[in-house]
Amino acid sequence: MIAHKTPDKAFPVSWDQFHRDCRALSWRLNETGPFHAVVAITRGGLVPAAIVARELGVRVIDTVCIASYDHLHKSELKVLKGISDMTVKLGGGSGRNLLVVDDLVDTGATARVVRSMIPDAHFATVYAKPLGKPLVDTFITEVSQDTWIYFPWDLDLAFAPPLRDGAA
Ligand SMILES: O=P(O)(O)OC[C@H]1O[C@H](OP(=O)(O)OP(=O)(O)O)[C@H](O)[C@@H]1O
Ligand code: HPA
Ligand SMILES: [Mg+2]
Repeated sequence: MIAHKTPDKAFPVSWDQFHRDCRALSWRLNETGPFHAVVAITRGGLVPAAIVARELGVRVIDTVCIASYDHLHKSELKVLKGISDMTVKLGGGSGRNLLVVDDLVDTGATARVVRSMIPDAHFATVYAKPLGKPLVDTFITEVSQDTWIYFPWDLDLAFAPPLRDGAA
């Protein structure tokens, strides 16, 4: 397990907000494509990839399966499944006209590994933190490095105590 400072700030994202941000990302990507295929970085990239592919009319969707975080804790990065040969061929071997989608870039470690597989692919994320930002071609919202983004699929409705009872 790699030592990891617990982020100071929380940025919870609702389904509505996430859908809006994915649509905004699609608008931007529509000026960049067309793309032959979308490659989703699982698991977080699956949801934005579905929305972006729907908006851009792309029907070939592949996955690259990478795991590195166990909730807030970063561990060694593991590639569990690579990009399929058929998709790599569609991208001319280097990833040209392929669109890689992930929910966010944090340290950039995941993006770096995928870039090394298909260096000419267009890399898009919904959110970006400063350390990973240089590795992304298109993103929508930047948050500070000490912020943890909570995605709607990791959240549940819960009671929020009133401010005067000590809620932050
Ligand atoms: O820029 P990095 O520091 O590499 O972090 C970003 C990656 O971390 C998260 O995935 P995670 O490995 O937690 O797996 P998950 O998508 O299955 O939640 C997130 O979805 C990105 O893929
Ligand atoms: N939120 C959720 N998953 C993550 C984050 C984050 O801020 N950073 C790396 N994986
Ligand atoms: Mg991920």
